Amino acid sequence: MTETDPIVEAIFDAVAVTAPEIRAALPGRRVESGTDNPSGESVMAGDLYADELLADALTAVDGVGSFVSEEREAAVDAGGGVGEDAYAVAIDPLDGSSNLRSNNAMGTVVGVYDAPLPATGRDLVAAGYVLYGPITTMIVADDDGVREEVVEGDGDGGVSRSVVEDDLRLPEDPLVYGFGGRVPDWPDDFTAYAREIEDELKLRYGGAMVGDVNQVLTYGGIFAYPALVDAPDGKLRLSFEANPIAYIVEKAGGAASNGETDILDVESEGVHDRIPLYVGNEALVERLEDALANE
Ligand SMILES: O=P(O)(O)OC[C@H]1O[C@](O)(COP(=O)(O)O)[C@@H](O)[C@@H]1O
Ligand SMILES: [Mg+2]
Ligand SMILES: [Mg+2]
Repeated sequence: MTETDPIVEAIFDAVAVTAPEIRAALPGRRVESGTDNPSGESVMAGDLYADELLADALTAVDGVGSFVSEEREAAVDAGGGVGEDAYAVAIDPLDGSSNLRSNNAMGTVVGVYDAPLPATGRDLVAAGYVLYGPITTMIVADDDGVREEVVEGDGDGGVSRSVVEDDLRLPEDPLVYGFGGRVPDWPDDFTAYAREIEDELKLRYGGAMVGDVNQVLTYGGIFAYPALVDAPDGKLRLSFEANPIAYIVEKAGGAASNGETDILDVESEGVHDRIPLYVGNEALVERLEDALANE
């Protein structure tokens, strides 16, 4: 499929329209909702609000057959036909929502799959994310490449979208890195790699994958949420986080790995599966794979 795929365009239209609404709703939703999600994590009121808004907007799109969310145990049937004439949309409604309390960046991650979930990243036909930073931007990746838009509400329920970069590529000379998890919980081989990278690049870690990956897309470098000693699958979810981010970064000329293999090739057993994610400039990801293989 290409960027002219009308279903993909309609999906990102719907995501763009929800973005100012989600942003406007956040000030009153910086508290815990009192529920846990299928990954066993505490859900913020903002997570639930974004999930509901996106579910309504996306299940209304013709050609979306299924809506799957980090916040929901099961897929929402939106008319079926996934893999025939409809897509499955997988959403992380608010990525980095623990940043709500501290008022730091967060976003919405979108994966458009041509197969019912669980699927592999090879079934993605497009992916993107909204980043709620000082301004709201949306990254959209498909077969044609990666673009960045600025999204602004028009005050009337609509949005204006301006493409600010129509062929986003990872800079060749990397500048930044961001690695998640507590350092004492890192395996020794990853720690040794991190010690090398610390000498070469500047630390940029904000605790929201979309914000930290956007640093890498903008300045070049590497983001990781690694395997941890007591959590060999790391923290991030394959369907909602790792696959869409891997797709975007690879379309921008970078690489994405689970430490051994391309993320997009990893078979998923359940939609809420976790996976270690290492993503950024190809040479840095290859070095990481070598470092992990040497232990
Ligand atoms: O707080 P930690 O352990 O550094 O984890 C940060 C990671 O967790 C996440 O917040 C998980 O995403 P959710 O907020 O969607 O659960 C990532 O965005 C981020 O990379
Ligand atoms: Mg997330
Ligand atoms: Mg989330």
